[in-house]
Amino acid sequence: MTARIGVVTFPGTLDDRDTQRAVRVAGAEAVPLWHRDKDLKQVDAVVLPGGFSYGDYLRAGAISRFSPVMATIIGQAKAGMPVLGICNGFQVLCEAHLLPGAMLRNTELHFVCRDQRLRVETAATAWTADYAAGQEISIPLKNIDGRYTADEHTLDELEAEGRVAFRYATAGATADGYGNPNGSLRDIAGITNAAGNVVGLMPHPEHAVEPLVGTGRTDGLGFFTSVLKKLVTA
Ligand SMILES: NC(=O)CC[C@H](N)C(=O)O
Repeated sequence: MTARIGVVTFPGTLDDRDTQRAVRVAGAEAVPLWHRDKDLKQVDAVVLPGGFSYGDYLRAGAISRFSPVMATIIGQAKAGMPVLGICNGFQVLCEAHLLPGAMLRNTELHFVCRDQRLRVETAATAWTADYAAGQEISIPLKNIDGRYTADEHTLDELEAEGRVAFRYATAGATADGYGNPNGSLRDIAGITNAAGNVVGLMPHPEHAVEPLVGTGRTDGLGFFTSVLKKLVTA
């Protein structure tokens, strides 16, 4: 049976169409979910896409976190359903306390839009199983509130438990796409919860899944194929 992956649209979401497309390219059915839906339409996993949900008023993700759809998603995520938050979706996951930490304004105080190199630090999540730990990928990044922050204790815990899922690749910092684009602590680009089913990151895998689009790289497709394998073997 084809896996059903829910893609949430809040007022102000931008990347729901591209996310639905990425889900289909990977071979699953994309199920649109509206922010007012309490019922998740029997999806097997959920993606919270990027954008400016509810206009990013108060703080990015702060209002969306209280939407009817999130009440159900929070419960399901705690029960083990795979959930991926991309950019604004990552901000929502932090606001919802499904992931620790918070996003501050970028250190340069402006919107950054570029192809970004990052390292996949762990393959032990529902969304990264098709990558190798240490693998470097390049996918688009576009945000203004992307500076990942948490207290030292939380950061140490994330590191010790192998829950830093992605780090900005800084090794070739003079070359295009390398370097920490927003001042995130410890170069963190994304993290996972302890169970590995909830993952959030600032860069956008859904914009890099087809060779004919953008830079022609398909480095983001692995997120969507990873979760399908997980669902089939679950
Ligand atoms: N691309 C996005 O999802 C942007 C996220 C958020 N609104 C920011 O600018 O930080």
